[in-house]
Amino acid sequence: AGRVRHLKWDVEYIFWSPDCQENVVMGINGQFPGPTIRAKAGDTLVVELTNKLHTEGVVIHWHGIRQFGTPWADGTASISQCAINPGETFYYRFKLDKAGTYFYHGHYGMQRSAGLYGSLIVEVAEGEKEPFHYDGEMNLLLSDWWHESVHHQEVGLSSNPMRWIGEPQSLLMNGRGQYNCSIAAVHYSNSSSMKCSLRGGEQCAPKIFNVLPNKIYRLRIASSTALASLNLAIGNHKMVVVEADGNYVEPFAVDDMDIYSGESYSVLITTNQDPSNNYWVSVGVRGREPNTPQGLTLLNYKPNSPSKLPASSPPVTPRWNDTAHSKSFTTKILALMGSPKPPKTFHRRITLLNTQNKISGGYTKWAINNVSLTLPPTPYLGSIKYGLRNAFSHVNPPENFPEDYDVMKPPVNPNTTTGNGVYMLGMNTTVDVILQNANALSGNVSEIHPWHLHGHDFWVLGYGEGKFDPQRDESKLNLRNPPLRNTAVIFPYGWTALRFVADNPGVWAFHCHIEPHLHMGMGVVFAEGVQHVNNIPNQALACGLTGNMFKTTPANRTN
Ligand SMILES: O=C1O[C@H]([C@@H](O)CO)C(O)=C1O
Repeated sequence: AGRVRHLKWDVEYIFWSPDCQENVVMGINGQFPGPTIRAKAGDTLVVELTNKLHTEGVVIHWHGIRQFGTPWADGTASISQCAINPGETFYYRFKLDKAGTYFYHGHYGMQRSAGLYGSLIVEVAEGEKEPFHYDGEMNLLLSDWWHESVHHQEVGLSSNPMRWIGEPQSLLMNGRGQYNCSIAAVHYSNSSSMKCSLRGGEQCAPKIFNVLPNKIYRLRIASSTALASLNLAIGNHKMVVVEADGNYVEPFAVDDMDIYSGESYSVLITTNQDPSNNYWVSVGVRGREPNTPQGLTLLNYKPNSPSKLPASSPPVTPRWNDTAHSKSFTTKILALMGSPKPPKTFHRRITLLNTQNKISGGYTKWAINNVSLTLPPTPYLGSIKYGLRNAFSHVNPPENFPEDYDVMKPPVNPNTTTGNGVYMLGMNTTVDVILQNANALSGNVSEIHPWHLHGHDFWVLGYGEGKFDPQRDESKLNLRNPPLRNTAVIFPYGWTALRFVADNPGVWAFHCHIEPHLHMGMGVVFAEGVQHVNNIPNQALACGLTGNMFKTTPANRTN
């Protein structure tokens, strides 16, 4: 049995300069990013979270933690709980059942974009060993940053015509970026920006990775970006990928790797290069036409000075639309031998068409099988458990999309509807999901969407081009060593096939992890075995129709 780790957190807006420009940022205990949690598998985490925001609710999602037996602690507003009101304290209490690299973040409105996130690292249980060796470890939490407030961003996205948020001003590494200067400037001819005049104490000064020569380091990486797909490279060093989303993978070496929002990885780095030099660590934008400078920091070989710049210019990020490069990386990710295998067959297949749409004469939305998700005021966990039928739509959301839909063209009829129906899954059934990408509203545009599932890991059975065709594609799915993950990307004009077992009583979001896309409706809701869920704290449900339920006579109170 593990330890109980008790954390006391206050969430509040703070002045902070993530990229050397001062902004209002969501901080935890006065810092940005939030504190790094380190615990061991088997530990119970108790986070006593006080909302110190003056006029907004808040929740925190523990990304990648499956919440077996505690679905009320998943931290999804309107799904697992009511938003915590200003001044109130909520106790998240849940078990960290699996070692891995995770992170946590806000899951109400666009609070993740506002800076509400941090790292969550679960080491193997006492006495257990990782299936690889390393001498030291480092942590890299990736994010992207806008100067416009999330309120401004939300109003823009919700307006008619929509005002798109555009590309981020900066990429942040461990919450640090440089907006109008570069640490690589001056020394290298291809750099056009000004040299940063950082003295070292600034909030935006890069966090430098200190290493010793001839050692093996584990670099833990997680991406909390609001929008950007990233490519990470370390000058002159190979990275050996060993973990993805808290699951071990068959090790493979790469020079650079793509990381989508919601994903996490561990890579091993051997510091076997010329020890008199330091080396670049760089991240650049992939998948969207970039308008954001590379994020940079240094791998500092001790005892070199950290201000000694590398001998050559920073690694060049692969061209943003080199999708073949992305696919070649992603399809190398396979489960480590001995990992759990998927069931051989499925009970139900749900095909989810991803389209960009219009609603009510001009508002831009994203829709799944032509339904754009809008969350109800009563959390599903309570409304399903207590059978409050007026809390959400009981029309079953569609299992598929019309046969004649052309995924290579903009929608013929772009009009969509909003909805809040739930895919009710049979307890312990095997569910296949085909995520089907399509053309957006403009011709010749199909975007990347990283989809994240709450409460489960899924097996990624395969990726393909065009429209998924069961006759042609089913036999090609990988049932031998598919990776277990909680986030998987759909490539432009492609499909991704997932399989999971609905073995976790609760209500679980499944959505595009791009924050503005979720805001625009790009998600669905799954539920299974909700009647088996017990001990939901009243506070989790003290709003909407479940809130009314608790306002009856004291004798009727449930606990
Ligand atoms: O949702 C989106 O909207 C814009 C664009 O399609 C319209 O401005 C964009 O790039 C998105 O990802």
